[in-house]
Order: sequence, then C-alpha cells, then structure tokens
Amino acid sequence: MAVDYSLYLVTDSGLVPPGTTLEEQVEKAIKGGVTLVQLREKDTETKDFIKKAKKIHDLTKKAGIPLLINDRLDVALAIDAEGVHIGQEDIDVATARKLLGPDKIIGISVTYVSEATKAVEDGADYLGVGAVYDTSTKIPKNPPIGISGLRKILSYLSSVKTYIPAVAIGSVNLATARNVMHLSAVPGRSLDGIAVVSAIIASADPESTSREMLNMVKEAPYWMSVINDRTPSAILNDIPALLAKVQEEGPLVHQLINRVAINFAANVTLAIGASPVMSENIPEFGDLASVPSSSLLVNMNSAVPESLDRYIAATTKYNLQLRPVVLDPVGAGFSSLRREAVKTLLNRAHFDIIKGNEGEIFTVAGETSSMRGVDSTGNSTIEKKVHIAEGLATKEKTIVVMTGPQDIISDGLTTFVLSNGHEYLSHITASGCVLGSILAACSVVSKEDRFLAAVAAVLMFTIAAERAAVAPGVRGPGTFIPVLLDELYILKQMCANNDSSWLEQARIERYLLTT
Ligand SMILES: Nc1ncnc2c1ncn2[C@@H]1O[C@H](COP(=O)(O)OP(=O)(O)OP(=O)(O)O)[C@@H](O)[C@H]1O
Ligand SMILES: Cc1ncsc1CCO
Ligand SMILES: [Mg+2]
Repeated sequence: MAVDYSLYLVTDSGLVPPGTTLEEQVEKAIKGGVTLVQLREKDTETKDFIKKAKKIHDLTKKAGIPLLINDRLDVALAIDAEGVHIGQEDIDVATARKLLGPDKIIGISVTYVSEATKAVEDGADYLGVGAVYDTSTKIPKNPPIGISGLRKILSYLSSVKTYIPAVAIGSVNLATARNVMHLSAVPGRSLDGIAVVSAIIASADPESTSREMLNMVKEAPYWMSVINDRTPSAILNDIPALLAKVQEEGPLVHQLINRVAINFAANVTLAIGASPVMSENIPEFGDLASVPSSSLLVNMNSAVPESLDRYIAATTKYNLQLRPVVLDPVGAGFSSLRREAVKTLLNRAHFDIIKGNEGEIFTVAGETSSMRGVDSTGNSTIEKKVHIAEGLATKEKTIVVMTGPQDIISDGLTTFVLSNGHEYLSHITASGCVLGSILAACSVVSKEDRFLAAVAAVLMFTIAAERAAVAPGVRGPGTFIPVLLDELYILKQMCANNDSSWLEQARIERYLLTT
C-alpha cells in the first residue's frame, strides 16, 4: 500500500471540544483531506480502546486511508489496523515487525540522528520527527528540535540508500505548518508531511483546518524558488521600474527597530516613497500584516525575552500572510543572548532577506565572528564571505545581504559583489539599519524576485551616499546625513521620471567561487 504522509492526524480524545466526539472530529478531518490517522489513547481501558479503534477504522477504511495505532500492537492486531506507531520507550521495531509481519506499517518517533539511524537499520517504515516545538499535548522528554533539528534528520535521510518517509510532529499548527514543511528542506530531501494533533482535534472546524493545512503542505511558497542565470546587466535594467513601483504603491513598512535608528529609518522610508509604521503592539500585528502592500522589518534591538516574543509574534503573522519579512540581526555576534535569540528566530520564521555586516551574517550562519558591540571587526577574505553568504542563503531559503565597504548579495545560486557607497556611511550610526528599511520596502513590490529587490535597495542607498558625499556643503558625517535623505528622494524622483542615468555609476559584478 502506497501511503500518503502529507497530513497525518494524531488523535487525543482529551482535546475534543465539548459537544462533539472524537469520531465526529476525525470524520470531518478526513473530509478536509487528512491522509493518514493515528489513534493515540493513553489512558483508555483495552476494551474501550478496541471499541473506539473499530469505529475509527470504519471511517478510515471508507476513506481509503490507513489507520495506525499508537503503541498498542495488541489493539492493532485485534482490529487489523494498517500498522502501529511506536515511541523510543515502547517495543522495538524488530520485535514489532516479528509480531505484525512484513505488511504492516511500523513508524517510530525520533528526535536525534542517532535514533533515526537506528530506526532505519531496524527497518522502520517511516519516522515521526520531533518534537519540533514545545507542545501542550505531550510532556516533552527532550528539548524541542526546531527547524534546524529537522534539517539534521533530513540531511541524514538524504544519505540513506532506501527512501524512508519522514513527518514532523510537535506544535505543528496553522501558524507553523508552512515553515516546518518547507523551511526544513535540505538539498535532495524534504519532509513527506506533517503530523498534527491539537490544531485539528481541538478545532471548531476540523474540515477547513485540515484543508488549509494540506494546502500548506502541498503548495510550495513563493520563497522556495531561486531564479537561474542572473547577470548584472539584466538586473540593472529592471531596477528603475522596481523603484518607481515602490513610489507608486507606497508600501507600508512595519518596522520593529532599535531606538538608535528609529527616526532615521522612518525618514529614509518616506524619502523613497514608502510608509513607515513603527508599531511594537503585538495585538495590532495581525491588522498590519493584513494590509495587502506591506512588509516587516525585524531589526533586533535587544534580545530580552519580551522582544524575542514580539519578533516571533510579528514574523508569524507576516509569514502566514506570505508577506515579506527582512531580518537585521543587529549585534548578533556580541553576546550569547543575541546568538540564542537568532537561533530561536530561525527555528520558526522565514525571512525573505537577511541583512547584516560581516560579524552579524557569520553569526547567523553559525560561524564564529568578531564583533565589538554592533560593529563588525571581521576581515575575512572575499571568498570566505561569499561562501558563507551562499550557504546561509541556501539553508534559510533567503537572500543574504552582507554589508561593508563592499556589499555581498546572494540567493545561494548567484552572488553579486557591489562596490558603491562612501566611507561616511561607516561614520554615522544606523546606516545598516536604514538599509533594512529600504530592503523591506523594495521586497514588497518584488516579492517573487527578492534578489532583484535587494540589489535595487543596496544600489539606491550606496549611490545616494556617493552623491551626497560630494554635494556642495557636505563636510563630514553631520552634513552628510540630511543630504543623504535628499539624494534618496532625488533618486526616487529620477526613477519615476524614467531617468536611470544615476545607475551608470553602479559598480556591480558577479562573483563565482572556484570550488
Ligand atoms: N567604508 C565604506 N565604504 C563604502 N560604503 C560603506 C562603507 N562602510 C559601510 N558602507 C555601506 O554602508 C551601509 C551599511 O553597512 P555597514 O556594514 O556599515 O552596516 P552596519 O555596521 O550594520 O551599520 P549600523 O550598525 O551602523 O546600522 C552599506 O550599504 C555599505 O555598503
Ligand atoms: C549603536 C547601536 N546600538 C544598538 S543598535 C545601534 C545602531 C546601529 O546598529
Ligand atoms: Mg556600521
């Protein structure tokens, strides 16, 4: 029997809403598209368990989908279920196989690569991997593994000769399902589906919840695709229209941004024709994320727990609506608090663009970095920097912008090195932060091509800086700042008037790693 693991419903009678029954909830979920059911009854007497299992089995048989029984081989045998799911503390796979024979499905819960390795050697039919996040439906034995933990298992599975299906479990719900499913993919391997407990069992409308979750599993989000064969000249051609579109659409750029940068960022956002909104109020994030032309900038200000909760709340809303999110991991490398905050964020959220200086990007990529406060003190070779940027872009399905005297922009497949800008930018505060605002604005009007959006944003900012630095009356960082705003405003107007002459001073080339 070919099993479809896309949407795997795991039951828990204790979570059924009042006024309905487990059978009714399962029936509705099956209508909504659940592809596999596991009956998990921890505190039910054997007699009642078998009775319940029979009823649920009638439903799954009618729908032509398998029913697996959690832990209890006797119950599975008694009702001739299609298989069992066993935990690390339950019976071992080899013995289960002996008792059930070759045709029954035997799945096993795993958390670590060592457990996955053993399960594969023992001949398990599929792996339930988790818990991905903290869950209320089960007391966790191990700390949640997050998306990074899923990737470890999938990398291992990609190296195994026989194909072993894998599903993720542990707080997979409407808010997390899409990222769990797609962000966890590694080159050559992705999850086969998601296992869901409370999101469906406790739902007031299990049918539509299931349908929505199945869609999330089956439809790859826009950020899964990378465009091939990019050239600097083709990109340069598309930039004026993109920047003109920013002005036309006037996207709303929601910015969670540090206090040093907040006013400058709002002014820069306005200068390029977008609208800033600096809301820190979690209850209004949903409304902001519902604005059709909007994006989010998460500029880490400090990683105290409340800020981190706020970042997660905001990215969750924007990710759910498929609206762009830009991450600026300010000072990521200078404290363990910030390093941990970045890890937590990346274990949940998808970012369309991750922008930072060398120290910040190296930290996000899991490399050691040298940072003094919020400033990078790194001076790696260009090869090393490109290598890190490409690896991070591929892993996180994002565009990486690594700033410095030269800016490196990569989607994992193509990497450009941009050499515009002016020294003054390193003598004013928040120059990197406000670049984040421009990136967030540009990504709204070019969501499908965020690499283009990133190059447009960086060139607009750095060329404006070059022009400002030589403008009459500019003598240093102080006089530079207001004229930088003027020049951004002027470049925006030039784009609206189809004047792309300013792009003639772009210094941009493709970088090819010699591997
Ligand atoms: N020496 C330089 N010459 C030219 N451009 C520069 C120079 N230093 C920085 N820039 C430009 O300034 C912008 C910000 O980059 P930078 O690496 O300074 O960010 P950052 O350290 O995160 O800034 P901040 O922390 O102040 O917000 C980028 O567009 C970059 O190209
Ligand atoms: C100086 C400073 N400190 C925290 S954030 C910030 C702005 C530059 O990122
Ligand atoms: Mg700087």
